[in-house]
Amino acid sequence: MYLELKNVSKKIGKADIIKNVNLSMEKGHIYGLWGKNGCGKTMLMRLISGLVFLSDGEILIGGESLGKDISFPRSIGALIESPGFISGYSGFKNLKVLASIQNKISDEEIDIIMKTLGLNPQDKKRVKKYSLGMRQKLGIAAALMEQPDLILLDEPTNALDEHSTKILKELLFEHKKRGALIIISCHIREDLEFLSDEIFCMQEGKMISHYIPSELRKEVEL
Ligand SMILES: Nc1ncnc2c1ncn2[C@@H]1O[C@H](COP(=O)(O)OP(=O)(O)OP(=O)(O)O)[C@@H](O)[C@H]1O
Repeated sequence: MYLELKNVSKKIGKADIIKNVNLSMEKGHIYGLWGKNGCGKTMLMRLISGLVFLSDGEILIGGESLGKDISFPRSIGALIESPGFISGYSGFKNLKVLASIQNKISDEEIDIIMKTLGLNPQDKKRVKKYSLGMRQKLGIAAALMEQPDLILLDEPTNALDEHSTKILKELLFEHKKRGALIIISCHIREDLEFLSDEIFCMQEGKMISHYIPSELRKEVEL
């Protein structure tokens, strides 16, 4: 298994935000996180991304312990809550700044992901003037553009129109096919079930159940 969570807990002050979560996830799969507002989906993604420290337990990524062997996952793309961009730069320039950190991808590759998501790389409009949907698309582009092994997307469709949601679904299937491990949360159950190989259900910081949507579909058909 590429990603393993062992008895993971997160406390903030006296509040138990994540309670003893155990998970195993492998590459080439899409996993859905499901649960009510405030159940801990975002916090779980922040813990996996290395942005927040665990209070207890262990997260293993490719056999390496987060916070011990590595500070951050070695190959990750994440859209968690609202993405931080340089508001005075264009969308393309923002992605170029991010890409320059690892220097792995070309301008052409940035162009392609922007165009795929319906953004114009030549558009000089500053990000501060972007609509919510445009900003979300740029956040998705930033998360996917370097073809990371681990992709975390927290409600990536909440500002997208129907057509853009369809494009994102196609993109995610492509990334799954090349072997990425994708974790996604979404409040539209139909979309989450369409995308996910397995869905994990959370309640009040606990992982309460998991199921395989395709098996559910088979049951309905029988
Ligand atoms: N920095 C913080 N300090 C204290 N409590 C926090 C902090 N961040 C999150 N929480 C609490 O942790 C719980 C889980 O929050 P989280 O954002 O992970 O929920 P969620 O499942 O992503 O919800 P939503 O569906 O609304 O996005 C909530 O009760 C929230 O108030």
